[in-house]
Amino acid sequence: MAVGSPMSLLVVGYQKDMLDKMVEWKNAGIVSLVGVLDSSSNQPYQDIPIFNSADPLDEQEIDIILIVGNEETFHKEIENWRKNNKLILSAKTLWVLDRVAMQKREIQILTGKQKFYQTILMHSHEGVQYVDSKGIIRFINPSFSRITNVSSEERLGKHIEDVSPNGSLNKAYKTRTPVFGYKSSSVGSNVETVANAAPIFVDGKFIGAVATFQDVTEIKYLTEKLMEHEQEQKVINQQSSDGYESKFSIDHIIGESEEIKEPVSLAKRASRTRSTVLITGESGTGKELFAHAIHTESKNHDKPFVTVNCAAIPEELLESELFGYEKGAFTNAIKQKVGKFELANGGTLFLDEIGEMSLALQVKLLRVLQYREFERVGGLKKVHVDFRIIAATNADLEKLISEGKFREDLYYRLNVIRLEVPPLRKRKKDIQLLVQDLMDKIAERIGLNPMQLTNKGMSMLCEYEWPGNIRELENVLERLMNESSASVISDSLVLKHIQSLIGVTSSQDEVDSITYPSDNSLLPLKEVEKEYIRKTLNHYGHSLESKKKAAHSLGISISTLYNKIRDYHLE
Ligand SMILES: Nc1ncnc2c1ncn2[C@@H]1O[C@H](COP(=O)(O)OP(=O)(O)OP(=O)(O)O)[C@@H](O)[C@H]1O
Repeated sequence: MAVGSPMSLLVVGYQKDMLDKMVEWKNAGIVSLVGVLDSSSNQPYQDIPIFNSADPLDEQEIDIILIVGNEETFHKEIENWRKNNKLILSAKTLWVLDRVAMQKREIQILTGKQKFYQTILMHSHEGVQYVDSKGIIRFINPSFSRITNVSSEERLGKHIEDVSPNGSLNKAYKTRTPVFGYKSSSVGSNVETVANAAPIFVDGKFIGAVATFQDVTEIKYLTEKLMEHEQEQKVINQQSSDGYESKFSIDHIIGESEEIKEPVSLAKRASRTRSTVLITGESGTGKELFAHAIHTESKNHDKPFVTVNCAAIPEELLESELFGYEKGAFTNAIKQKVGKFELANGGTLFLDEIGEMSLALQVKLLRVLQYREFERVGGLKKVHVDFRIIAATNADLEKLISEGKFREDLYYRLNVIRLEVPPLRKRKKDIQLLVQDLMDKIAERIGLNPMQLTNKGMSMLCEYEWPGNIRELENVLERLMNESSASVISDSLVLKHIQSLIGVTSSQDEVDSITYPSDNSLLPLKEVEKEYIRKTLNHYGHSLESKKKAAHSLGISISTLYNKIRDYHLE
């Protein structure tokens, strides 16, 4: 009898109910029926052959003889079969066969289930690997080979310790505890996988361990792409919502003197390229105006123009302001912040007061300028950027280098196109044009009718040296326009303001609505300045907005005010 094939059965005697049962077993694959041996019957039962004598039967082909009829008729044959150790059953001992049939049925059911589950495992998209209680690999599915590039021949029969000592399966096998979300990369195929593994116990007995895993390379790639897109979108949203755009063009730069024509034509040439520009010049001469104009004239004018005032932002915040930070980078980083470098991508980054940047940050800036990439604070991923740098300073960078306060290598990186904005005293010729232009703008801004100066008033303004340059001129004009009751500003009012600027204070000076110390004339100039700034700050307040107003009122830039606050320890 071949293993797994049904036992062949010969029925001795014709008994219909018994034959019904045999047919049932036959159909269930439990027995195969050789036939019925019965001398009196020759009626075939369904398709079962009927034999009247045992002559045509081959004994070798019979496993079991079931006697349900008269034993005497075939006495001789039965004796012979008994001698040859054939299994002879009667109706009374048929339960043996019944039991066999039952077990066979159970085996069939289990085999069916096994096939069912095996088919699922074979078709699973996840890789599956199983080791027995001795750690020998007994099963891998096709997905395992697909993902890892390791064939079943290479794996089956090997000990897990020998082929994958650090994998999740060996961990679960050795520790007899489950392993979840175990990340690794397959050596054979270079793919990233995430696995879960578990020991298997049956009735409390350890019988092996199984691991299932997925190829997450694509998921990882798609997740990264998605995050990149989200980040880009975030940057775009911020760029457009925060109004990072240049506000002035070359036409806003007033002046016809040779001294101003030269930087203007250099600015026009610079706007045709993406080269770095270093703008130098005294405070209030128009460096920021030039930076805006260069961007506006460039072909990237519709891209962001992002200003960073290196003096106005506290040192400890400047890094995160420039580089941005990842969520959780430090205690207050409750969400990710996009830095100015990223915001300026594609456009211009204007670094005002670059001379105020700390040496530590200069090193980092230099690296960004060299490699055009950086990492956010608390982040590992490289962010690529492409922007043009325009830097401005009223400090003497060469002097700062000699004092060890500014890096020479950064200086050479920035000093590609050098644009020097001349102070007002070197282009007095432009003052008249500027005064007219500024008065028109101020009138519009503060809601007054256009105003004028007399020739004498104008020449008084032209003669003054304007240490605070155009911003100072602008502030004085605004005060004059506010104080004048006529549309033509009186010469005496102009004189009074000029006198107050050069220190010959008249008793009714408008700015002195803030009281000086009674003996201010005896104080050194710096002390007076410190006291004056302190009172102005007290008057306006200490918020950023208040400081802007205070700087405006003092006729200095916000960064100069910050410098003075720091130098005089006013905060
Ligand atoms: N040539 C010019 N024509 C018209 N307005 C000008 C000109 N130059 C400067 N201004 C005006 O003067 C004021 C100061 O200019 P700006 O802020 O650009 O100077 P700055 O050199 O950057 O100053 P700081 O060094 O203090 O930052 C601004 O209101 C600006 O519009």
